[in-house]
Amino acid sequence: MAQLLSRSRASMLCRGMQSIPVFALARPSLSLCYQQRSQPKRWSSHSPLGLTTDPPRKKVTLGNLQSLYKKGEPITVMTAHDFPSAHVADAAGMDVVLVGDSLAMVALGMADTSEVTVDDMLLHCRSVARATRAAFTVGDLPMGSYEISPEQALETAIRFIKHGRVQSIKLEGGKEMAPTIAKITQAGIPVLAHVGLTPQRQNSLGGFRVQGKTSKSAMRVLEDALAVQEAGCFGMVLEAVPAEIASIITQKLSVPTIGIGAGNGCSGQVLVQVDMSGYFPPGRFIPKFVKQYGNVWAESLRAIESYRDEVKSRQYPAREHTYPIPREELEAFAKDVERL
Ligand SMILES: Nc1nc(=O)c2c([nH]1)NC[C@@H]1CN(c3ccc(C(=O)N[C@@H](CCC(=O)O)C(=O)O)cc3)CN21
Ligand SMILES: CC(C)C(=O)C(=O)O
Ligand SMILES: [Mg+2]
Repeated sequence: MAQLLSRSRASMLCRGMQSIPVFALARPSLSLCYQQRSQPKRWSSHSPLGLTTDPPRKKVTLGNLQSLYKKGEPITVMTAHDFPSAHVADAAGMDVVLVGDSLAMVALGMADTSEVTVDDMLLHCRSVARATRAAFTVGDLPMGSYEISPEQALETAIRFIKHGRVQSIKLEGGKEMAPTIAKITQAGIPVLAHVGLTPQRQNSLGGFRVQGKTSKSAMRVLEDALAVQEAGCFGMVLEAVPAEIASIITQKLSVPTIGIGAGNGCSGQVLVQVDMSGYFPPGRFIPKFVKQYGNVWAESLRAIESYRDEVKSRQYPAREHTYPIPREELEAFAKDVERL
């Protein structure tokens, strides 16, 4: 990887950065992006943050996800709520990027997910869609936008496709949502179902509670899973159920289960990006199922503190961060100022 990076950097210099194979790198790093900041022509015009335009990467399709499932290869899913978080998830090779309504809590600071609106979701979906070159995109229908009738749900789903620019939608619920899932899939919109712990129903579940902890409750989750499969969903999130139950349910199905807090026997996994990357202050509660793979908060804190210190001590901006003016122009200007 290091070798690949340095070879690529060398070729960047040789060719005056005309055709940098950014996405030829397994994991193009952010630092690489920042190094190219002085070459604005490298980036497509539609984004100030710089989404590279070449070489094009193949978009993941439903068919690709199905063949991963058939091969028994785990499907990787990551949430994203804006352009940079989608960009990095896509660059890291996620199969699916989900614009989860968890963004209510992690990006908008709401106490739970019930407050977020369709319009809020659509703004975030569009920003994610712009950055997601390869991963298959899913938009999470927020509470209140699909429960009233299959017609209401289809209308909302169409808005997600048309205005959110995502490729599919997700909605929470089991048996009772089967007619709704059928209605949406029949309109040509792929549906990812979501059973087990359904956070939008936390008030009737008594909070964010593990589901399927008794034989009776586990049977309800299985029945929900079979019903949403029958209704035509292309897969389902299986949230917060005991690992053994999730394994058995997965084996009973012919569509993939995407587990979160459901153990290693699922067909894929999903985590909330800010949780797994550690982009939250120390001491914040995280669910038991989260593995923290990074410490983005600490890195961001360190960077901002360094900036603060360097501004206060006038170390920043240094010479290299300023624009030059020809000496004679400067002298002429100084004279003009004196005359003033
Ligand atoms: N940042 C974030 N990460 C998530 O995974 C997430 C959200 N937000 N918001 C929407 C839902 C809510 N989620 C949650 C939140 C809390 C627990 C939780 O407290 N679980 C307890 C188990 C309680 C029990 O034993 O029943 C735990 O200890 O992990 C679980 C899922 C998952 N989703
Ligand atoms: C955690 C995933 C499955 C989700 O629904 C969300 O992020 O909203
Ligand atoms: Mg959600």
